[in-house]
Amino acid sequence: MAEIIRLCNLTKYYGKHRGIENLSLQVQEGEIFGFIGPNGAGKSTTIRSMLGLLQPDSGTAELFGKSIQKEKTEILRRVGYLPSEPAFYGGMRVREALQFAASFYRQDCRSAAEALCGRLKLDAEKRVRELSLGNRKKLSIVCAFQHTAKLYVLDEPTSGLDPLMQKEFFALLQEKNREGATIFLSSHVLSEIQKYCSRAAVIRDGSLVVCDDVTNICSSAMKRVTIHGVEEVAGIVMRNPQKTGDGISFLYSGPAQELIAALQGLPVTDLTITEPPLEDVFLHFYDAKNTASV
Ligand SMILES: Nc1ncnc2c1ncn2[C@@H]1O[C@H](COP(=O)(O)OP(=O)(O)OP(=O)(O)O)[C@@H](O)[C@H]1O
Repeated sequence: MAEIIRLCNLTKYYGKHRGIENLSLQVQEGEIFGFIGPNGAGKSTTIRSMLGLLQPDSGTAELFGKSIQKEKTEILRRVGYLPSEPAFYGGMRVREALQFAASFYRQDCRSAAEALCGRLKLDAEKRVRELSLGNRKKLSIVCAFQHTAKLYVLDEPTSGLDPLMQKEFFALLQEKNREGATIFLSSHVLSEIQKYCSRAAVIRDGSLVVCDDVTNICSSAMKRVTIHGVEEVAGIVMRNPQKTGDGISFLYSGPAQELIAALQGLPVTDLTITEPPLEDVFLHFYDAKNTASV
């Protein structure tokens, strides 16, 4: 299978501020690859460096086996890109903004754009400046998906979309993937990476923490468990336990069966298991990294 993305030791500083450091990863043809990290981790910096929209201080980025530094225009014609902060001319109508974006790809995208606007319920006659945040996001999605690309690079595509539109977006993404496109999907929501990606990389403080199959990454991901009615649970490993009014809340990454067994016979009145903030989900990876670098 062909390698679609190869990043080697990419490093980018903004003056003295760290963007990313020595970031390396590869993505194979046909993958839906997740790129996950908390705010400020370096996802957008990685993506912009990878697409040649930022000049890295060192390291290399290759797409389709070609150097982005040397063959940017040709490479970008084969990429659908959804930036985290898209900019449009406010005075244009949606239809005009889409045609303007499509002109770069030298493809007639009008019927695809119309179909996508229909699916996402985006009014093509509205002026861009009149669009709500969510509708602006839909415009970015149509911009990225309206032409036939080999690779779609999507930087936090679902932020600002309501759940119904998120569902429609992922249906589109899977269709593109089934047609043979490779997808690079950045997010700070673990559950969407878990549901749609085969492999993923976790980034934090500008460095890669782990890159592996999503099942491996998620099997050890922390969950926040909150139990009411008991203040202690014996026989399980708890991280950051905190007493609540009538119970206890803690981070847990062990097998569900062990937790269920430990709760047997206890006077539990309520139980919730939720996805904690990303910083907590991958706590064990960060700890391992810090320990290794000491
Ligand atoms: N133009 C800039 N000037 C200075 N620092 C910057 C600039 N752009 C990004 N940074 C810094 O680089 C780091 C990585 O930012 P980046 O936007 O790549 O992160 P991110 O993971 O995409 O975050 P988010 O999820 O919040 O969009 C952050 O510390 C950020 O403050």
